[in-house]
Amino acid sequence: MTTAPLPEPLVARTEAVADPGALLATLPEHGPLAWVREEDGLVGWGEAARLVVRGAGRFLEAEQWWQGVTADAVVDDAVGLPGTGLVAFASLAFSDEGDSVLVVPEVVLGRRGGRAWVTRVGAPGPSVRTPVREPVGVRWPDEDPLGRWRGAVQWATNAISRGELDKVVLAVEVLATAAEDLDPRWLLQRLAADYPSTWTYAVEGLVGATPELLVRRLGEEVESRVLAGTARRGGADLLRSEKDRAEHAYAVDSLVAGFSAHCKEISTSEPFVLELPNVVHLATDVRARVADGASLLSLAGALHPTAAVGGTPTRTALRAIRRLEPHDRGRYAGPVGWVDAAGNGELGLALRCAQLDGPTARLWAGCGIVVDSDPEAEVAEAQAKLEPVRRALGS
Ligand SMILES: C=C(O[C@@H]1C=C(C(=O)O)C=C[C@H]1O)C(=O)O
Repeated sequence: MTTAPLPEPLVARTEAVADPGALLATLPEHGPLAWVREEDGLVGWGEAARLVVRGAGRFLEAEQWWQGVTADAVVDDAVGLPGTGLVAFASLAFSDEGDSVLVVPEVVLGRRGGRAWVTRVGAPGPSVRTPVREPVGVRWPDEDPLGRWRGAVQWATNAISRGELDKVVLAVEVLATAAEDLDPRWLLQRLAADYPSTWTYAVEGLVGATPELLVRRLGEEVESRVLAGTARRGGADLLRSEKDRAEHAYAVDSLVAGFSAHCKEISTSEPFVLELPNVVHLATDVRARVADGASLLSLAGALHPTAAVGGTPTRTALRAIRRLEPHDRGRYAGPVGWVDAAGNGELGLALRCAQLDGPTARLWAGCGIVVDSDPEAEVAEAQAKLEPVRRALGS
């Protein structure tokens, strides 16, 4: 575990502000932090504290670190809403191998239901706003990475036919390289404009727009939006597709099982169709009440990885992913979002994203493979899921 030194307790002050306009437009180029949907949400910059952690205990260590930071902090919160006072942006690794990160920004700007606020930690200096830069000279791989991935899908359907597992979500990685460093704000603003119903996020260079909410906790109330089962268009067909209904049910079951350890009054909606500009998904909204005081990070630790991004049974699916995907996923398909001192917050699944590093962008798309999956159809689905970031990068 690595942490920036915390020689003294953090001192945070939240005050109400006039409507700041578009939150994403306030961000600096370097180290932007964001969780925004339809103008509401949080953005942040600067760094008052950070945690980097890896391994199977990452959720617990993140929770313990955050409890320590917030218990020691001196907070003057004149607004008192979820997301005011001390806040950390979080992005957790998909697997035990990748780095997970929590960042406490120096400045957080937030808006919820018509009220806006700013939180400052310490005495942050002014930060410079340079114009947002468009990507230049983005090059894509000559060899299509989806060709090789098609073989992995076939291998998975064979293993499922042999009864080794029920479902596995396989992801393909695509590396793009630009002629200059990429500006994360360009991607954020394009994604928010093109996919307004998603949560647009940025934490430590991982930038995306996800339609899937792993868990939101506001007081005792928890909510989740599970997605699994995808088509290019034609929501009615999706609702009638036995293959997609089965694929979806694995994901809902795994989420409900995770909630059961900490929650009561768990209720699930009927599956419905969520329409996005690039794809339609089968979706189920799940609501529950926390029964044991579990915080957002503890709930996420109990839920992750659901069968929307892992598979069923979980361990067998994770083994298949390790074997069939050439690289670790990093923070792709892990929980991403924000948490406050009361353990409230929102964590989505980091999908439809790219990990930016100077001039390079690593993109991913994953598809749930079940017994009757057709590799050609899965390749088309992966292409559709890559489209938001590809387009934002000018492809
Ligand atoms: C894994 C991804 O998406 C997930 C997989 C889905 C599916 O297989 O139908 C649908 C939504 C997400 O839960 C991704 O976008 O990379």
